[in-house]
Amino acid sequence: MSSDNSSPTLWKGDLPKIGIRPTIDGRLGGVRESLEDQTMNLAKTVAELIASNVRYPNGEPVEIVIAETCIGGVAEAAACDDLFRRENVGVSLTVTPCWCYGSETMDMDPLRPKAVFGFNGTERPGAVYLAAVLAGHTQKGIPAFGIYGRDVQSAGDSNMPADVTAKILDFAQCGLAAALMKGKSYLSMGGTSMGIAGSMVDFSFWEKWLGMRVEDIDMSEFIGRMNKGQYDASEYETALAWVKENCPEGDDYNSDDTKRSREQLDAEWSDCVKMVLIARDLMVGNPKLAEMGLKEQAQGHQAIASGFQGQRQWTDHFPNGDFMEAILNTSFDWNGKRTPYIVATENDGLNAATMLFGHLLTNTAQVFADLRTYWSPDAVASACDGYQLEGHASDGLLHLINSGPAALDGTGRQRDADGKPTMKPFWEISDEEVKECLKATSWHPSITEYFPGGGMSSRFATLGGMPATMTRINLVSGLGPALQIAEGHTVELPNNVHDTLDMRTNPTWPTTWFAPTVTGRGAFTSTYDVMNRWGANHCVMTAGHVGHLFITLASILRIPVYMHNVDESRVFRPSAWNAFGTDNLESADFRACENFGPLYGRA
Ligand SMILES: C[C@H](O)[C@@H](O)[C@@H](O)C(=O)CO
Ligand SMILES: [Mn+2]
Repeated sequence: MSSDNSSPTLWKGDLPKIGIRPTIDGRLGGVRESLEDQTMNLAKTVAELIASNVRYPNGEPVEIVIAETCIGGVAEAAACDDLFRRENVGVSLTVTPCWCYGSETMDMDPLRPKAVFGFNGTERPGAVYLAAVLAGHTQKGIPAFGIYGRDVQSAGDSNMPADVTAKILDFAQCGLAAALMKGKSYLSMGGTSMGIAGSMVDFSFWEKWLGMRVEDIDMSEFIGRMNKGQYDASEYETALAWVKENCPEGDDYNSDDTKRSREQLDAEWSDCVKMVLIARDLMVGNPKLAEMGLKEQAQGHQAIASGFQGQRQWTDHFPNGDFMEAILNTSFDWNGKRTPYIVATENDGLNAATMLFGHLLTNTAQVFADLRTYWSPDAVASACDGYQLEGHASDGLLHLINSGPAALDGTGRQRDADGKPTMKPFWEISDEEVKECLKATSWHPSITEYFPGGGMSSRFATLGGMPATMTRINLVSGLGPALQIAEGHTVELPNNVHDTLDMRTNPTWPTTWFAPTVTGRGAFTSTYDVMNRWGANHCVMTAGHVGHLFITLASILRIPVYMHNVDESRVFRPSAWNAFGTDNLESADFRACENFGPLYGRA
């Protein structure tokens, strides 16, 4: 497998780094000198911890920059700021074991996500500085996360307690996600699909909350490039051969009247493959196009996420985007294992943004789905000869299914360290697991009545027992974006039960049976309540119980979170959020986000 193809060009070159700021008591003549080594060593320990755990989407360890000196006052704070700007530092973590002068040492850049780690000792009061500087951050409207250990450590103890380690790594991952999206694009391919609100792309959301830009193109660009052969013809041959070998075609579920000819289906396969190349080139560019004299097209649109309208102006006449979306979202293709591209179907930019969050927080592929049906235990029993849902599914199931953009990783054929189904970063996926994901997926002629232009749609059933998190960003008039999160598990049904339920929908599409974790309270009173309160027709499924990471990232961007089932002990937000109420955190979050406003300026 060629490593050169392993990640989009956007994830090469100068990626944002994480900066460490060791702050120190500035009093020379004894105090500062006695703390220099300990403070700089603490910075090095934290840097090592982050570098060995946090990776860029291309699999490389995140780069860390430590300030050249400890920061005892404003001159050294300014020198550190200069260094951070030169080095493209996008996330800042201040560390100290001692008292320092609060506002004189603090990081004043309002856009860099920031945290302060105050070592919990008592010989020197790191936690007192932490409290002082966090008060400054709150008072000045530059929110920062506060980190200090539960248990007091002795002055020379260089061990990092587990609670501190977890908070530092969660903050680093979430801060990096925000820094990585800043300045990149969402590529809107087409317009609004079938009146779906999520695909009425809202520029202000992308610009003000995510720091991104929207690039807009018409789908006629696809047909133009196909007709003129504006794609890498040799890659196209390789891709088509790989598809013939690895993407088995399954039953045609169309009626005899609506079945398309073999010749027609073969032509659709060719177009489907060309669409993958073209969409990818549109997103991130391709130096091969420059060699063909297409220098402008070679540049791409700097897109780390995109959406394809498809229905209906495209799909009425041309093959649908299912194959294109599925393969681009997957962690591998004919070029081998690689970073997934994030592509939403129906140009649902809000789901694309949610997928982008999931991807940048975990480095894994994402499943995009319609939230199609709530199946109550009684409804399943009556549809399936009395079959009783059990285990995680005992309160009922949500049927996640949609054309297109569920990554093949969503088959659940990758395994975590305990052997449970999961979706992994591409560099952890084995060749065997790639084969298993492909084997578990069949491709079917799309339903002609829905897609007169044809196309090939993927079908699989996700293996059960995968801890997973379902999410969605919605736009609310007068409020802005708001995020919802439901952690739960995938469920595997006996074959006959699955078939009965699946055949009642659209059997040419991939299915995940998802059981949210119910808590008996609020929106999580029951599985029915989760479905009933979901804000849109679409959702994203990310592997793992990672709702806490979504919450932390959302707070960095000032996106409030409603209806989540993440335990309070895992909720980590900037210290300033406490000032908006500590009894009802969900409601306090709304006030804090409203007060500070979107990270990149008022809408
Ligand atoms: C084929 C249909 O138009 C589906 O694409 C439609 O139900 C949706 O996916 C709506 O989100
Ligand atoms: Mn849909």
